[in-house]
Amino acid sequence: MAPPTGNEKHTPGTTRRSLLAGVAALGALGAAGCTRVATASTTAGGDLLDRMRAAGVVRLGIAGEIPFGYIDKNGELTGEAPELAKAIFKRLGVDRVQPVPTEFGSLIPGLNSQQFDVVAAGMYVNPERCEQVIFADPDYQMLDSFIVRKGNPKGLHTYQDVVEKKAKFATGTGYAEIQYAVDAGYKESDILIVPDQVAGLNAVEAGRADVFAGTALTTREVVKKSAKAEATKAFAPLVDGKPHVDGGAFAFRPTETRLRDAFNVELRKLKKSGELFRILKPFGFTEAEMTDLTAKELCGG
Ligand SMILES: CC1=N[C@H](C(=O)O)[C@@H](O)CN1
Repeated sequence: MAPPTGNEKHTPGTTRRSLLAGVAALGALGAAGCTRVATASTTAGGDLLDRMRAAGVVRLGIAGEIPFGYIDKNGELTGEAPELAKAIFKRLGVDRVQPVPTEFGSLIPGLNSQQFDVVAAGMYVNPERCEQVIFADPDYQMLDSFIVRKGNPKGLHTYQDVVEKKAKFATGTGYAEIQYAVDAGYKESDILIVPDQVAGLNAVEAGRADVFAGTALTTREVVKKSAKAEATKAFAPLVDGKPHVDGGAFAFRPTETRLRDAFNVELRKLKKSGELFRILKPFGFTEAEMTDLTAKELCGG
């Protein structure tokens, strides 16, 4: 199995530190993945969708993030993106989905080095990422929120608060939230980068960080495990000085336009029939988080 090439573009907002850690983690996971049976990517030649149909399986890059994509208590793959993948790929003639877990910061390098076929992690579409992958249209829209200690002793509600109150800021490897903090004036090298939301919760509980930033849904879910921490009210980060609503979507290698377009056709049908919301609702999504945003507009035109 091909390791990351090392020449993947550095995503602004993805620290070199976190990218390297992510690639190392991916290498370890990839080694385990090499024992798997032949998949679409290991079967030579042809179009990826045809190869996945022949192999009967699509490999999903996931980041162990509840509720976006994770392995549950019974060892089963689930979450917003995997359940949506099951529905869409079945309609495309690919019956099985296979998880490839990695850190969030390794999803794009892993996709582009053939470790999996698509990113199924609810990844936000933004211009930096659109230079490295192609996205389906978003299947949901989302605001951010913070994990803080109970009672929010430092009064942190926005990225501007974090900067003004000189709070210790943490977020996940490769997260879009890195850039939101930097845009608000937080020094990138001062950010505590952790592997995921559980490590973020631990850092806040232990006082290594005052705040961990993530999606409003992620933070709300993970604090359920905590007596010491809470999630703040969801808010829109500022992008170019204006409140910004994010949209999360599946990502594909830049060459896979046929697969992405076929995926979009089925996604649109699920949106229209209301089936998309039925799939996402059990994971805590609200009707207000359904969206008409397009990848094109979030990529910047
Ligand atoms: C689902 C998700 N979205 C954000 C991102 O895309 O960077 C991060 O918060 C990590 N998790």
